[in-house]
Amino acid sequence: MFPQRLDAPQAYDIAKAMMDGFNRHYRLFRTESARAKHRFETADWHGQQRAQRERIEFYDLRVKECTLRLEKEFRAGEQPMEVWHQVKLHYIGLLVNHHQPELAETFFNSVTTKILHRTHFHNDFIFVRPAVSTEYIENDEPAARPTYRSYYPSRDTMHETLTRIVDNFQLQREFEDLSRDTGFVLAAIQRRIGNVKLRANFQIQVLSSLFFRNKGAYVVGKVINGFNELPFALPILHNPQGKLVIDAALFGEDDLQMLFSFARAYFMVDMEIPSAYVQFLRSLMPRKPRAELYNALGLAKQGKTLFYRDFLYHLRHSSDKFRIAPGIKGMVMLVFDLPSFPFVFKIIKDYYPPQKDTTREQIKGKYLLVKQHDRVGRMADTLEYSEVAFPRERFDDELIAEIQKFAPSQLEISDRDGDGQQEVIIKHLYIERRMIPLNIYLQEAFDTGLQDTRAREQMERSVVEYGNAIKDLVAANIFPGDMLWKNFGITRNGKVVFYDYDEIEYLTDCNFRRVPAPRNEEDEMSGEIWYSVGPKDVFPETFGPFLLGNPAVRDVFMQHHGDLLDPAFWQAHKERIQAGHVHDVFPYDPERRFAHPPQAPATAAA
Ligand SMILES: Nc1ncnc2c1ncn2[C@@H]1O[C@H](COP(=O)(O)OP(=O)(O)OP(=O)(O)O)[C@@H](O)[C@H]1O
Repeated sequence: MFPQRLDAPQAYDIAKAMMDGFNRHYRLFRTESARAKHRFETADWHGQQRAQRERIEFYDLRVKECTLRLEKEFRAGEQPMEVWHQVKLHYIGLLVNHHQPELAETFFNSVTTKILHRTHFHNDFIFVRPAVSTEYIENDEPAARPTYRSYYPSRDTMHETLTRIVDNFQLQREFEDLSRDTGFVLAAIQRRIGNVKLRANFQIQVLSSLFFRNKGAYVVGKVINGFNELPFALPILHNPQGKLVIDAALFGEDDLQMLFSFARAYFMVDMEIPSAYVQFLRSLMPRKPRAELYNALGLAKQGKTLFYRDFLYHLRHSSDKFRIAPGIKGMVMLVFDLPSFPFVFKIIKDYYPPQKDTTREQIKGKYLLVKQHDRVGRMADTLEYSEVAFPRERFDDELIAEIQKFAPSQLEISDRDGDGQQEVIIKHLYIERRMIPLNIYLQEAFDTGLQDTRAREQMERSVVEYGNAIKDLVAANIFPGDMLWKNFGITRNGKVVFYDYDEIEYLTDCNFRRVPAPRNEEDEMSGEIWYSVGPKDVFPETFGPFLLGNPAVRDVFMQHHGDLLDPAFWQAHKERIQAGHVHDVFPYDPERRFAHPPQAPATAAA
C-alpha cells in the first residue's frame, strides 16, 4: 500500500543518513580515481597498483560504517516496516537531482539488506528495480566538465585537432613528440575511413576524463561521420626515457572489447556522472552488458546489481535447466551452468581429495587475490554472491544430487519467501564468464584430425596462446599452480584465460628448483619422488609429462614455449619482480604499437 503521508519523522533522518553515507563513499572513490592522473604523471606504478587494489575495499567499508551509524543513532533494525517503507520514499526524493542515483540506490540496498529480514527484500523496501532515471543527467555547475567534448575538424585541421584533443587533458609530463604521434593517429584514422566524404555532422567525441590502469592512460572516444561511428582508444605510455608517447591507435568494437575485458583490472576514471560514461561506452560496444562496463569503471557493486537483474530477467525469459558444467569436474569447485546463459556458477565443495590441502577460507582468499590483482587479460573476473535463490524446477536432479553430495553445507531447498514455490538457495557462489575449456577445445581439433588444416591451426593457436597466457601471468607475478589444459578457457575472441585459482601463488613466494641429480641407481629407478619438496617448491622440468603427452602438442609447445620448462626462466622473472620492476601490459597486439624511432638513452634518471 502506498502511504498517503510521509509522517514518520525518523524515516527522513534514516534516509538522509543513508544518503550521507553514500555521498561520502562516492567522494572518496572519486578522489582516489582522480589521483590516478598524478600517479601516472609521476610514474608511481606501485602506487597505481596499490590504489587499484585498495579502492575495491572502499564500498564494503562505507556500507559497514553506515549500517553501524543507523543502528546506533536510529535503532534501525527495530523500526516498523511502515517506517522502512517511508525511508525508501524519502530516499527517492533525495535522488531527484542526484548525479549518481543508480549507485546511491545500490548503496541503499546494500545497507538495508544488512538490517532487514530477507522477507522484505522486495520493491517496497529496496530497489529491486531502479526508481530514478539516469537518462540525460547533466552537471550544471559553472566549472563542471561535460562528460564528453566534441571537436569539429575539417580534413585540413585534423592533425591539429588531434593534437589539441590530447593537449586538453593537460598531462603534467612532456611528450616525446606529440605532433609526430598524432600524425601516426591521423594516418591510422585515414587508413580506416579512407577518402570518404566528410558529412555535415563529422566530429570527434572524446570522454573528458582519461582512463588510467597500470602504466597506461587511455583517451576514449569516437569519430562520427554521417551514419557511421568509429570507436577509438589511444593508449598513452611512458617511453624508456620517461617521456610520454601515444603507443597505438585502437579502433572498433573488437579492439575496445579487449581493452575493457572482464579479464583485466578495473580502470580509474574521474567521473561526476558515471551513468553518462556507461552510456557513451555502450555506444562504442553495444554488445557489452552495462554490468560489465560498470565493473570496468571500478563500480563493481553496481556491476553486480545489474548482472543480477539481467540474470533474473533471463531466468524469466528462458526455460532450460541448470546442469553440471561440461568438462572435467573440479576437485574443489562444483561448477554448474544454464546452457542458455553465458556464465558458470561455482560452489566451493565441503571436502576435497587428499592432494588438495586447502580450506574454504584459503580458497576464498585466492579468489580475492585474483579480484584485487592485475588480471592482465588472463584471469577471469568473478562476481561473488551469497544466499542466491533459484527456482527448484529449473534444476536438473542430477545437479541437485551432486550438490547434496559434495557441498551439502551450501544447499537449502525450501520456500523461504513463502510464495508457494520451492527454491534452491546456495549459500555462497562465484559467477564467472563461461569459456570453452581448453582441453575440450583441443579435443575437438584431435577429433577432427590434425591432417585437417583448420583443426591443426586450432590446435597450434591454442598451444601458443596457452603459453602466452602463462607468460603474461608470470610477468604479473602470478604462478598459476595447476597448469593443466582444463584450467584454462578460450574466450569469444580466441584469447586463452585462466580460471582455476585454488592453487595460485605469487611468483615471488615460490622456489623454482631444478630436479636434483639422482644420488644412486635406486633413486634413478624409483618411480617416487626421492628428494625433499617444500610447500612452495616448484620444479618446472616436471611440467612436461603432465602437459605434453600428445606429440603434436609437444612439438608446438617446445617450439614456442620450451623456456617454461626451465627453472631459470621462472627464477629470472621472480628476480625482476623482486627488484621492483613493474611489467608492461598491452591490452592489444604488440604489432599494433606505433614504430617510434629509437631515442638516445636518457642521461638523468627519468
Ligand atoms: N569459466 C568457465 N567456463 C567454462 N567452464 C568452466 C569455467 N570454470 C570452470 N569450468 C569447468 O569446471 C571445471 C572445474 O572448474 P575449476 O577448474 O575452477 O575447479 P577446481 O575444483 O578448482 O579444479 P581442480 O580440480 O583442477 O582444482 C573445469 O575443468 C571446467 O570444465
